[in-house]
Amino acid sequence: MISPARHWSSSSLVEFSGRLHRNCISLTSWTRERRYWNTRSALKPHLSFGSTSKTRLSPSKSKKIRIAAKMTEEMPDTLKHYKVPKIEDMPSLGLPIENAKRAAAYLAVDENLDIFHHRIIGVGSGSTVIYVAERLGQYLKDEKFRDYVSQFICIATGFQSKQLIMDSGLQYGIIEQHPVIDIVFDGADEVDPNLQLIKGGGACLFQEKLISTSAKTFIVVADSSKRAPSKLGSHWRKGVPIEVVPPAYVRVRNDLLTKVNAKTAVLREGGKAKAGPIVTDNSNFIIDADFGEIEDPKTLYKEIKLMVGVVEAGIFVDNAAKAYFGNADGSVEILDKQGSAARITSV
Ligand SMILES: O=C(CO)[C@H](O)[C@H](O)COP(=O)(O)O
Repeated sequence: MISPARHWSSSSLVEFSGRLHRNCISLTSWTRERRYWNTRSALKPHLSFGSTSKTRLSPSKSKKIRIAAKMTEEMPDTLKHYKVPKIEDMPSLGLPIENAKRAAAYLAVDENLDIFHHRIIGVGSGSTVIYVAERLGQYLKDEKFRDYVSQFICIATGFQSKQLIMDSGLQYGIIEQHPVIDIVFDGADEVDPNLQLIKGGGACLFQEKLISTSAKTFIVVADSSKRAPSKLGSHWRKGVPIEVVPPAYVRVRNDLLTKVNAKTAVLREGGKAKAGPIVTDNSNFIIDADFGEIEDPKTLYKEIKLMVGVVEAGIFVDNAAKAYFGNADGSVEILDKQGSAARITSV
């Protein structure tokens, strides 16, 4: 983080600008871009880019002009004329499912992110959210939005989304410092017509719940296979993910089978990737409990939550505002609390 205005002397600004210049030369163009706009936005309160009007500091006017000119010169070529690409102009990704995920994610960001007013953004986990981070990264590179997007603080739902945030050049922050989030974008394993969700296929459900319920608006992005025609549990057959404290897993598994009639309750194993159970970002285990079609998600959720050893259950009730479902042909269907409406975009 750059120090606030009063801590910057004119000489440190010049020195910092020089350091930026030296660093930029030795970096790859991608990193150079990221470093460039991060620094530029940090310096913005102190300098006026492209003009020499008001600054908060008092170096001599000619020095201000030199610094501003130097910063402008240093903008990497790849950034100078960059514009956020239109969804319909994007080349196909080759795989229909990826086109579907990208179409949903891009449209969800374009329609719901208020670039000029949102500041704290939640980025969820999974393969669809990759395109959310990609889209945010595109806004960041566009001169028209850069100064706003570079001020976003992005909150992650786990290790993967933290990497996505950083790889897209966005600022990473923690929920402890930003307990109220303006908007969250996250995937889902299943979405019913009432916008109730099953989540946690990627084992990130505790932080996903924490972040989505801390958001003023929670937007789901998914491919259309995630849409349940009626009840939760009809499409997603792997069961409801439940995060448990490790020593309690046998007790919780038994309780799921005997108290809430789970058909199966299986400790999630790492398979070839890890001998033994998967360990979550919070050092817990996951039990996948199959209930078949779930009649009353709210009641089931409450019952599971009351079990000793349960940290969180992957049933998300009355939390999402809208869900964007991408289709392989690039069309996107939007489900909101008023019902669903189809929108057509071509990819
Ligand atoms: O809940 C999740 C991770 O815990 C994911 O959001 C969910 O599994 C959807 O992932 P994908 O976008 O890959 O289908």
